Amino acid sequence: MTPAHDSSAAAGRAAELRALLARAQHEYYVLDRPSLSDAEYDKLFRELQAIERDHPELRDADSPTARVGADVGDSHLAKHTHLVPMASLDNAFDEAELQEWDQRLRRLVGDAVDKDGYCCELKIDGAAVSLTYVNGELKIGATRGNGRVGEDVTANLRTIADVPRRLEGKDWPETIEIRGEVYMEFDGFERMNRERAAAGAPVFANPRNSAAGALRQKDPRETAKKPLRFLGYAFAVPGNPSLPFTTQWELLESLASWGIPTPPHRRHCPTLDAVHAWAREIENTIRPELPFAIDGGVVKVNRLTLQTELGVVGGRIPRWAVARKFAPDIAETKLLDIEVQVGRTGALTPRAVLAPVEVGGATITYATLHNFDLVAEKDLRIGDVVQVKRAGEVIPQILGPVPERRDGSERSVQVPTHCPVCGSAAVRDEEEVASYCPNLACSGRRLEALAHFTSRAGMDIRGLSYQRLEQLIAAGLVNDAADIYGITVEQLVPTKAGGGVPGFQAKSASALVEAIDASKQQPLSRLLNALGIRHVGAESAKLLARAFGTMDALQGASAEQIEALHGVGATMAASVREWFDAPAMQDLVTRLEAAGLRMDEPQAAVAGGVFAGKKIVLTGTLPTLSRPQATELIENAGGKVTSSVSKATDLVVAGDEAGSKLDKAKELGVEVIDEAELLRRLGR
Ligand SMILES: NC(=O)c1ccc[n+]([C@@H]2O[C@H](COP(=O)([O-])OP(=O)(O)OC[C@H]3O[C@@H](n4cnc5c(N)ncnc54)[C@H](O)[C@@H]3O)[C@@H](O)[C@H]2O)c1
Ligand SMILES: [Zn+2]
Repeated sequence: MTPAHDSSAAAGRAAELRALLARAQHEYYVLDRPSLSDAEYDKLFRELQAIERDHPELRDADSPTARVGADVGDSHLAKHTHLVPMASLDNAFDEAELQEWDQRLRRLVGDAVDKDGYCCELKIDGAAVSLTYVNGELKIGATRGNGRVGEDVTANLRTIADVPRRLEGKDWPETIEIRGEVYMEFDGFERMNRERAAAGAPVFANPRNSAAGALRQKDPRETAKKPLRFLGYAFAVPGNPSLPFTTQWELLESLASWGIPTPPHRRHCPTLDAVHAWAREIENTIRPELPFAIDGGVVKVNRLTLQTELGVVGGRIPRWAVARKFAPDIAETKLLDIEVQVGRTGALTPRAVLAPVEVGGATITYATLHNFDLVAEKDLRIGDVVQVKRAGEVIPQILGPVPERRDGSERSVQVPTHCPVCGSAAVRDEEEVASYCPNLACSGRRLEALAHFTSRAGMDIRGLSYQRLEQLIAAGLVNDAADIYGITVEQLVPTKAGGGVPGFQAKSASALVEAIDASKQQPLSRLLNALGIRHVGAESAKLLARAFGTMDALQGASAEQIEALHGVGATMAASVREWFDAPAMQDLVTRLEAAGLRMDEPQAAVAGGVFAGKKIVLTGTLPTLSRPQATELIENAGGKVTSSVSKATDLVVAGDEAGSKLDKAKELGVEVIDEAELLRRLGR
């Protein structure tokens, strides 16, 4: 991996790397404005480590590889000397490196590790702090600094709700330094950056740097405005007195019992294989869903006496713990252009075109931007280096620009004045912070609108995927929703004469025609949602369908009558009216009715359903039902699905990884059932 160096070349490269790394550390730890990505930094760091390993004569106590963090000598904050130094962590970038770490420690302590195994925790990507509690009271909070001396940020830490002023319980040592991470959730970070951009202040590149910056403010009132969070994962007690527990796992449980929030998704793993499995699960399934950034997991020898025995190398790196780093799910790349797309309701939305970049195991060339206000709020300019985040299967998102990388050639982005497809003058919709194409018959909307029409939340026509719809449009078979109901098997199956649609066979064609036919029975609420009327989503479609009962009644209602419904505003009422008033849409409704679609809402089932009048909360992942499916089943049985648990809640349906809602339900004595019981009560 590292090029072989002869001694003088090695010395030259080492000096070069030290200068680069020292600058990067200063930018990262002191200025909170890195100009390298973490991956670039880690690569240079490892190169220097390799040179120093191969050339012992070049080792130097001042090398960036021998330091923890950065000195705080010229900080504007008061200094604080930690009672017990704060360490860094060694990295394992894959399973083989984790295995090597395990073998190293086994050479020292043998199989003693097997007795209590490993404690695996999320590695929260924030800023490390130490909280000193004396007699249970928070006395001092400090940053890690260079590991020995940090900055006193007590007043700032007191503004963070997660940091208790007083420890709960009583079995804590008299003086204790609790270690943890101050971090920012993605939501809070984006909100804060939007506000900064609006106020003309420079935006932060990522949640880690914003958290570190916010923590180190001179004025605690500034810190208080930032959405900072805290998680604790370790503590140190001066003098190493004996503790009432023996493992890292119990240590975390004690922290939690003292009121310190601790990292979720931790696991006690008896073997290294179990550790590998945990890391894979975190990287592939947990990380994409987490509300905050992690850069890996931390694997710790569970038994505390073994931790002490293994000790710390060079005052910097504990032998008993290692950071199992993941491939980054955030990457930097260039924003090449911003394209305008026409959505199904005519909304003109920006789409970022990126220089291809590999992130989270896939190559990314596009990212969503939601609306043009967001582009302005994030202060994105064409030509910017941007940070992109890819979470699982969702469309990649742009976290923000890296303003340090600007060279002045970047161009700001213009809000479109016309629809790029039909040329209509764009109309601004204040409520939706979007511009849109007002032409209801705009062909730019067609594909998206049809895909929405046939989707699961709409008419739910199996087999009419996006690609299929594109083909049907191209074959001239479908121009609008009503055309779908005229499709025949003969039109679909390719003929020698060149007719039909590629890929269809007699069997798949009749399956599709059957699915189309079956969808005619969907209730009015589904149809209304499927039609994609601006401002009418699945919920409002249900409201309208239940209130008016039939398409005719709704079509004949005045804006005032529609607005009189509870839960419908003037904007939605006007939009519904406008839609039904457009001759093209009247024609569409007539043709859909002629095609035999059911145009009313079944009412009876709802009032007499098994859950009539019940408030029900869903939490966790259910084994077979998706959230929308479970919600629909409950609503069809007369129940109402609400988002938070309170005394008014009648029932909680809990699945895997159910979190605080389940705790709350238990606390309030609300009945909790699982999916199987839900289905049983529904008679399914
Ligand atoms: N981009 C740059 O220019 C630049 C510069 C310097 C450092 N860095 C980044 O910082 C890293 C090195 O920093 P470091 O020395 O702080 O090491 P580290 O971040 O790799 O690991 C040590 C830190 O992990 C944190 N941590 C989070 N969760 C933890 C848990 N559950 N248990 C224990 N510790 C936990 C602690 O704060 C601890 O100090 C580099 O690998 C790089 O990613 C980047
Ligand atoms: Zn248009």
